[in-house]
Amino acid sequence: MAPILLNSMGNEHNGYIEQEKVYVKNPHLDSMEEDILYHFNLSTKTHNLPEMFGDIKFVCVGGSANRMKAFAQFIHQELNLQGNVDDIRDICEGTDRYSMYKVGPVLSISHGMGVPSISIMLHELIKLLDHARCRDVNLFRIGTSGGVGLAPGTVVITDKAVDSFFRPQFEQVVLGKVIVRSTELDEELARDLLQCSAEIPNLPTVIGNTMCTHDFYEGQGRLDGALCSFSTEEKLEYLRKAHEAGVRNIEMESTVFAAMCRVCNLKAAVLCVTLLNRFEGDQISTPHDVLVEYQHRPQRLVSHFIKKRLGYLS
Ligand SMILES: O=P(O)(O)O[C@@H]1C[C@H](O)[C@@H](CO)O1
Ligand SMILES: O=c1cc[nH]c(=O)[nH]1
Repeated sequence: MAPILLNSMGNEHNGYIEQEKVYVKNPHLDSMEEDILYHFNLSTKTHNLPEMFGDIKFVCVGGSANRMKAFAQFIHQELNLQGNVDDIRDICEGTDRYSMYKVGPVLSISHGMGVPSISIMLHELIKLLDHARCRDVNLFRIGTSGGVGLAPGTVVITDKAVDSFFRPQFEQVVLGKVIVRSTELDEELARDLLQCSAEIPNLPTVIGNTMCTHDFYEGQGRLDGALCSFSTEEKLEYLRKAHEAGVRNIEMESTVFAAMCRVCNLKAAVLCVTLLNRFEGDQISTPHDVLVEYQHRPQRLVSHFIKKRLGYLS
């Protein structure tokens, strides 16, 4: 098999991958007798991972454990699977770090808030997919975000995940050096999702850049945190610059999600609904039932995509 050039910024151990060797990029793993996925409470010795997870084709991740349980129950109904939705159990119940639910070929996992939390989850998820010998898996982050110039309730499918300087890259400090990885996502997947959104009534959706920050308050230019070091005008100027750079929403995980999936050759997409328009305020004051409906929108979109891929819809 001819090697292909790795689609990222060249920080991998040799810069090349074998096309069929998915997904992990770590030569040290080959010599380990057992791999303990500590935060999932799973291990290659105590669990038959190929039997448990070998048929997975779609992985959906999001911050909240309750949301990802609700998504698992929703997809169970959407795919008309046998059994009672109330019997879907948390595979990671031996740990309270993450929650994981398997529904047919769909895995639903919570990742907590922020880059470090999702990054740990992704390391273990990507190893899990590899140990289980999964192939052709699509990954989706279905989350919430602050909109930049969009009506609340709009779903943003991420074109490029950008950092707080609007750069399409993710920086990770490794052994005291900064490693920079590209955060470009799969264009075809984003286009397919946009097409799906057009087939669903009342699902306003756009493709745009998503800014990933390391904080919800000052880091996202909010004036309502415990600390604030800037004026209202400075905040609005920053949001205007973000909008000019193509940013349509702000959240806290997309850059590392995009970077890790890209290095590991996993097709991935980020779909986050906007809870508010940040040009109009900082506080999330929308009624609870409206927020719940908003959070369901990326789930409806991914469910439609999955059903189409599985041949449930023409
Ligand atoms: O997946 P969720 O909705 O948790 O993602 C966003 C980004 C942060 O994790 C969190 C902040 O409220 O929401
Ligand atoms: O404004 C928002 C809303 C949800 N999540 C974020 O990270 N920011």
